[in-house]
Amino acid sequence: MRHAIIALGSNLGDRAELLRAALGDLRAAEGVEVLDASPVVVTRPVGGPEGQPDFLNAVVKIRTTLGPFEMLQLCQAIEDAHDRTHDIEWGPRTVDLDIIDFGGLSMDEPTLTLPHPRAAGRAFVLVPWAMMDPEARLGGRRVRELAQEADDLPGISPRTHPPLIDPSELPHHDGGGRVPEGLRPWLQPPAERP
Ligand SMILES: Nc1ncnc2c1ncn2[C@@H]1O[C@H](COP(=O)(O)OP(=O)(O)OP(=O)(O)O)[C@@H](O)[C@H]1O
Ligand SMILES: Nc1nc2c(c(=O)[nH]1)N=C(CO)CN2
Repeated sequence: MRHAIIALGSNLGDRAELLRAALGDLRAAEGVEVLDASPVVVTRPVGGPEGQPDFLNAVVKIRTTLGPFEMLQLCQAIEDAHDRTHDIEWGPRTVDLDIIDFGGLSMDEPTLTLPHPRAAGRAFVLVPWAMMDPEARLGGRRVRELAQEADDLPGISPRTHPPLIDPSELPHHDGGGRVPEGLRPWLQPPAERP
């Protein structure tokens, strides 16, 4: 049994409904228990074509009996079920599921790198993760501190969307979802940022 962090993103179609559906698919999957879910944050696209729509991003914490490659297959099957296409690198997508951390495993295989090789520099992953779990660590560093150093932090909107799931259905939810201290000034409207 391993704990893992899965990042969800969408910037095409009914983004909130797609994230909700993907979370539902994860919850329904054999061998997967969703323990907690972050708030849904609005984020400016990082990379990809100019002018693509803003993303909704969230992360979830799961417990699973699956192995890492089975987990990758499950993530890809969920993407496929929601018509995710792969035509443009970092282009618009209905739903994207990335394995950020898988029980602390380290690997660099052709189809799977763990932890996710770009996650430590991505505020669109780190901010919702730190809001869900202010003490979380990635590669020995606190996620909330990594978030403060991420280049895309100014692209995270102070707005959040309604939660993906009723918190009472999440075994590990502690009523969190607060913005950690060090991130608070950044998640103000741009005019009020330091
Ligand atoms: N930790 C990981 N989580 C998900 N996919 C991974 C991981 N490591 C390697 N991959 C590989 O990355 C490939 C490309 O995935 P995808 O098209 O979703 O990339 P992306 O989400 O657009 O970009 P990025 O990888 O920068 O997040 C997948 O086919 C998968 O084999
Ligand atoms: N804001 C934002 N930008 C991205 C995202 C994402 O989920 N959110 N995903 C990417 C590839 O995984 C590339 N760029």
